[in-house]
Amino acid sequence: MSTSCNRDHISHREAARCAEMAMVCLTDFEEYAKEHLSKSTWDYYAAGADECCTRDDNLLAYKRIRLRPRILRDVSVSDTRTTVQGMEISFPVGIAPTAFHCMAWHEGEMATARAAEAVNTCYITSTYSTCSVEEIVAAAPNGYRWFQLYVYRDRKLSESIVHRVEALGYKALVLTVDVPYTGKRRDDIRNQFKLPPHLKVKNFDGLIQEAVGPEEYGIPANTLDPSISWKDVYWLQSLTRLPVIIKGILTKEDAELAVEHGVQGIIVSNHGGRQLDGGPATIDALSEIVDTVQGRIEVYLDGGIRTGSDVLKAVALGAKCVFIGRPAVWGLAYKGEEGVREVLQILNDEFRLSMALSGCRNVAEINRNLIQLAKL
Ligand SMILES: Cc1cc2nc3c(=O)[nH]c(=O)nc-3n(C[C@H](O)[C@H](O)[C@H](O)COP(=O)(O)O)c2cc1C
Ligand SMILES: CCCCCCC(=O)C(=O)O
Repeated sequence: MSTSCNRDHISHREAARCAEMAMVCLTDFEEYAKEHLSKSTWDYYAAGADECCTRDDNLLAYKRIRLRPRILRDVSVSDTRTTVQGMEISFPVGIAPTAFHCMAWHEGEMATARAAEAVNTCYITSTYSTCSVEEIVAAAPNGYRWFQLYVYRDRKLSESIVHRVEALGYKALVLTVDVPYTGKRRDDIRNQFKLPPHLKVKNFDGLIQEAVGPEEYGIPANTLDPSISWKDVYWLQSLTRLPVIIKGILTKEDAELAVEHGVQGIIVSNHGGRQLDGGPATIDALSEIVDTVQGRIEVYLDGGIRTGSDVLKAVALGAKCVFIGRPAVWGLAYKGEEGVREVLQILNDEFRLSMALSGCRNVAEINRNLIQLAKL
């Protein structure tokens, strides 16, 4: 039996077992991925920073929130559709940018993009994808996509990728602002985690000099620019007509600055708890940001979404849409495109059911009244 994720090496018996397994909830995919990926790959995807308090709290915080369901509202017909940046998607869940999908499935980000296209939702491609943006667009030509940007010290590289994705039809740029340096992920250090040598950060293949100096994760270290600041939001806006969305905001002060800098959206995110340990769970940070923004731009959230009722709670607290990171990777590890589709389908089914059980027929009916205020 294969212990790696590469389906080219999977045995017939294992393939049959895989086909028989009924996946019921997202943690079933997590268990499958943990069992089948190599230890260092699993550890990389699962990692949180330091003691993983923030990573774990992202999930636990949902369990502390209670709903106030309404009854007798004729929920015989329900509609989960919503819009993000003016584009309709099938339900308020998209795929967050995560790096290195080819470690989980040989077709990597191409499979992820096809799944998002099939389900009609938004897929945010990572700067660190292991398929190029050209390959991703060719694989899922009708998909709705945003591109996540890490700013390189070599600004020409960042400029060129911005122009490439704009020409390819990406619809927004997501500027990640919480990685001036990589968080301390203990297992990655213990495992000396490296991107396997047959894989590349494909968007920059041949453009970044092969590492002659220090490496991080098997790619040249110190390529990202830790000096980025608010003025770089203007720099980015000057390069593109695309909407700019900032990913990694956790406070009302920074939310206000984001609005003042003319961005079109905020993703409340702590990078899945992989950067600063000790920061808040994203669902706990959401309300102060929504209250500050007052509808001037869209507010999204990622981190710890594992069930349809998590989605319902986040939307009730003001998120226009949420994004899943690790669960999409588990789906990939399970069955590539089909696995990611199943993950999204299960979340959609659970969300629809939670909506109905709390008396909501459509997304517009979900609001803060659904949330029980914490007892003092
Ligand atoms: C394995 C992994 C790789 C990630 N890579 C990126 C990345 O390349 N760019 C980025 O902005 N965020 C990245 N993130 C953070 C995710 O976009 C997202 O914030 C986080 O995964 C959400 O939490 P969840 O995994 O609990 O859903 C990564 C997260 C994980 C788990
Ligand atoms: C050398 C920096 C690698 C960062 C890889 C992608 C990422 O954001 C992550 O959380 O992992």
